[in-house]
Amino acid sequence: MLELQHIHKYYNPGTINEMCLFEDFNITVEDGQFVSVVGSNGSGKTSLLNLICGSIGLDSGRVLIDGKNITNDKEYKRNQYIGRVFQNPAMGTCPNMTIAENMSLADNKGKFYGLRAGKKKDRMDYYRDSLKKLSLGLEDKMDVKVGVLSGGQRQAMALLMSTLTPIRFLILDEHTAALDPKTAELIMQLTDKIVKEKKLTTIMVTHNLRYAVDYGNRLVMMHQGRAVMDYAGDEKDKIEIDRILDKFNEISIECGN
Ligand SMILES: Nc1ncnc2c1ncn2[C@@H]1O[C@H](COP(=O)(O)OP(=O)(O)OP(=O)(O)O)[C@@H](O)[C@H]1O
Repeated sequence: MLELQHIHKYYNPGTINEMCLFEDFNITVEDGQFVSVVGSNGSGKTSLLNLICGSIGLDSGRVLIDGKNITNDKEYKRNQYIGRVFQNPAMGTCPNMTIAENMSLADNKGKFYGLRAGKKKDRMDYYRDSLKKLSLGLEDKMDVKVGVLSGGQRQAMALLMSTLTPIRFLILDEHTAALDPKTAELIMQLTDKIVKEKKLTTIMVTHNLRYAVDYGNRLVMMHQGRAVMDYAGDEKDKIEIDRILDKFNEISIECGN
């Protein structure tokens, strides 16, 4: 279980640009939940993910996992059990390295790195099998540099790489936003498959309201650092996209969008 308790987060404190984003923000994410987070621009969605991953600090409050306080744990330490996929496919993969080398890099996350060859022969079959599950033919391109792959292929790899080691939490930061609609759908289906197979607790920020409705078992709408809508389980299943759209229009008007 992941808990954010009484979070206060200021940007540029003590300056003319001081801005309080979160003021006593609380959220609890149960094991196995797939939370879709939508919301207006600047509502704090990415900041929320950054706080969970330890990419930014907080001013007060606590981040807990299974009751253990991880507030002061550094990002690299949290990366042991958190995988993250970004909007830009280039963020999750290394373009000048081959597919096999990228997989090896992901496989060695958190382990000691020496100057020996990056690829482990005994893991190659495992990488090939894992890539095969993407159904993109990447298993036959193990020696191809990742930089020549399409955005969708790279994002599929980023997804696979972020979940290669036994993580518990998957953080998706608008991970389909840079893709064409067909490829985005494919990546969403892959995401759903991986999340279910590996039983990952998932938090997905998306601007696509349909994905937020179709995928996951909880929907949170953010506005000005607050959750203004939060439906889980059966309640979420019953929700209609028109109701979300109405609420979304309401908060967008408030923001002047
Ligand atoms: N490093 C930073 N320094 C100063 N202000 C920041 C920083 N990061 C975010 N902000 C501000 O905090 C607010 C929330 O930003 P955040 O990126 O979390 O929102 P978001 O909901 O992800 O927005 P979007 O949908 O546009 O990506 C915005 O007003 C933004 O300008």
